[in-house]
Amino acid sequence: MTAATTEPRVLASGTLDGLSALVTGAGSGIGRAVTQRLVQLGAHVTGLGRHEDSLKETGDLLDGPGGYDHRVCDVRDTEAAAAALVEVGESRGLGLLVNNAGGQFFAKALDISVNGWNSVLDLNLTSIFHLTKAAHPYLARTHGSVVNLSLSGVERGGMGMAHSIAARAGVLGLTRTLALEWATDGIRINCVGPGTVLTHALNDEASDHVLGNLVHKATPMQRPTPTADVAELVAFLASPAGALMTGQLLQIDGGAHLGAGLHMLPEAYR
Ligand SMILES: CCC/C=C/C(=O)SCCNC(=O)CCNC(=O)[C@H](O)C(C)(C)COP(=O)([O-])OP(=O)([O-])OC[C@H]1O[C@@H](n2cnc3c(N)ncnc32)[C@H](O)[C@@H]1OP(=O)([O-])[O-]
Ligand SMILES: NC(=O)C1=CN([C@@H]2O[C@H](COP(=O)(O)OP(=O)(O)OC[C@H]3O[C@@H](n4cnc5c(N)ncnc54)[C@H](OP(=O)(O)O)[C@@H]3O)[C@@H](O)[C@H]2O)C=CC1
Repeated sequence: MTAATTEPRVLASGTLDGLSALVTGAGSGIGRAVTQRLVQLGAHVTGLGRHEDSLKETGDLLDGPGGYDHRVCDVRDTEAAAAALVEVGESRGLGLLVNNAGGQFFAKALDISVNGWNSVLDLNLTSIFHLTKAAHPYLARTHGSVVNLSLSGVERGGMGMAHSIAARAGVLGLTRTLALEWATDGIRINCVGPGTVLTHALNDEASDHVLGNLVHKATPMQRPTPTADVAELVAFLASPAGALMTGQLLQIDGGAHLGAGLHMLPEAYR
């Protein structure tokens, strides 16, 4: 078996026993994989998302010693999302917040309207600020941590993604700032930047040409990032092994941030 196909699960069972976590966007893709892995390692996860059916389906797929419940909520409704978090914090405490809900449409900057810009900024930046702020008192009690899902190559820009890259660069700045401001409260905060992850959402957005050809061309290691690899990294950051890691952007992308990158392939998104 090659390294490319080796199961990425390396953390010992029980590593996250007793951890209380909240994962946004837990009903699909990366959020679902993160939830599955946290529960396998012993955590209790509350999954947040807009659709009850997909959040329930995540619950049905779980196997492991941890627990799971869900709340239907739009993270762009910052008051409702904060209220859901406070409910979790008050009832069970909170040791981990995973800000995973996010996304964008692909369009050239000149084709993005004010409303289009605001939609993407609200989802990928503003909601994260408010939810993370609401988590502070609970994370301070547990010396917990935050993981923000970002993008590989966020520091260099990305064609067709002006709104999303600006939002994620904002999240990186926020991450580094809170890592400083909250370090003495014992709270850590990091970003994980996956390369291309072939989730349903991306399959719907990008053409077969992109997925079939350009991902390999743009990635030095010539393969996309599996959701399970992202999940293991998030779990690592939440575990005692990550206890001194804060303010980081960890890119898990087969070297995409070093290579040609989809950002340099204008034909990728149109
Ligand atoms: C390597 C890859 C890395 C990344 C991978 C992934 O993230 S995978 C995940 C990838 N998949 C996803 O992320 C899917 C999730 N994405 C979404 O849910 C939504 O796109 C949204 C949350 C970003 C906006 O939600 P919303 O309910 O607020 O949307 P709304 O319909 O109300 O429109 C608001 C404004 O946006 C405008 N507009 C919309 N489309 C386009 C376009 N193509 N062109 C131009 N403009 C567009 C629309 O016209 C309107 O402006 P207007 O006309 O009033 O001036
Ligand atoms: N796929 C990829 O190639 C990459 C993805 N990413 C990022 O990783 C994260 C997860 O992506 P991925 O799993 O691929 O995408 P998905 O679309 O599968 O997951 C996004 C999840 O967020 C939820 N969500 C979206 N908008 C909201 C909202 N307003 N309020 C609450 N929940 C919401 C969705 O559920 P629902 O619609 O039910 O609310 C969905 O479960 C995103 O931030 C994405 O941008 C980063 C790098 C690459």
